[in-house]
Amino acid sequence: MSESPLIIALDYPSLDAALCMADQLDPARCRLKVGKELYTRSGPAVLEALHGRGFEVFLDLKFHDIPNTVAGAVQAAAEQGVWMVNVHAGGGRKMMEAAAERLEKNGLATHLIAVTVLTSLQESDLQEVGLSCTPAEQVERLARLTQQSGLQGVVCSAQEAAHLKTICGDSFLKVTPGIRPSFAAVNDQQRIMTPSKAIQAGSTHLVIGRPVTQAADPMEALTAIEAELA
Ligand SMILES: O=c1ccn([C@@H]2O[C@H](COP(=O)(O)O)[C@@H](O)[C@H]2O)c(=O)[nH]1
Repeated sequence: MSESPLIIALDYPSLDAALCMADQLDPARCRLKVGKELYTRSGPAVLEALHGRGFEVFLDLKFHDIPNTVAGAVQAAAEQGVWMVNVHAGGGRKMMEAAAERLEKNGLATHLIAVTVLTSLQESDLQEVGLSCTPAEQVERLARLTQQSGLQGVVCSAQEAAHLKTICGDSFLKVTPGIRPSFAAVNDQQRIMTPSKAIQAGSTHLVIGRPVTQAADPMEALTAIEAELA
């Protein structure tokens, strides 16, 4: 089990490419995240391969459907032994409660968290989908709903972590993508923060993809991030 807050996102188009990166990493230094592209390409085989190498895995499929469907999907993920799985908080209270209850009923210890507002979105994007509020306001609303629904935490940006720490507590997980070390490109992220500032703000886990996986020397990038956090 890793004590590190780092979760490296394996956003690759093939199992071979993902394992090539995983084989350079150390399960004592990070956890790994498997998302939609890699899981759609490789299926459960990627989880078996990463678990076999000793990694804890966050299966980031962001389930969003009717309660019965999401509960079944979350159970299926947990039965594959993943450390963490997620749903979209926008699926609502009944959906989140059904998912949490399914894990509880089956004695599955996988962490269940909910995505609040994607880190690639800013206020104008929310306006376009009919939400007349800031990302911070929507994150607060969905984090409160997530906690009331019995989940262990949220995906949010590090920019919201300090406020969520105040209203939801220290033990409520704040898993934050959109992490950008000073040396990295912003890419398609909007609500970003550096690794050290994110931890200071109250992020419990930092999700980092391209700043490591697309770096000229991924291990050098990872070591620089660890040094920033030390
Ligand atoms: O709000 C969210 C939710 C999930 N993600 C995922 O995190 C990683 C970030 O990768 P980078 O290369 O560091 O940008 C990626 O897998 C996303 O699907 C997110 O970015 N924001």
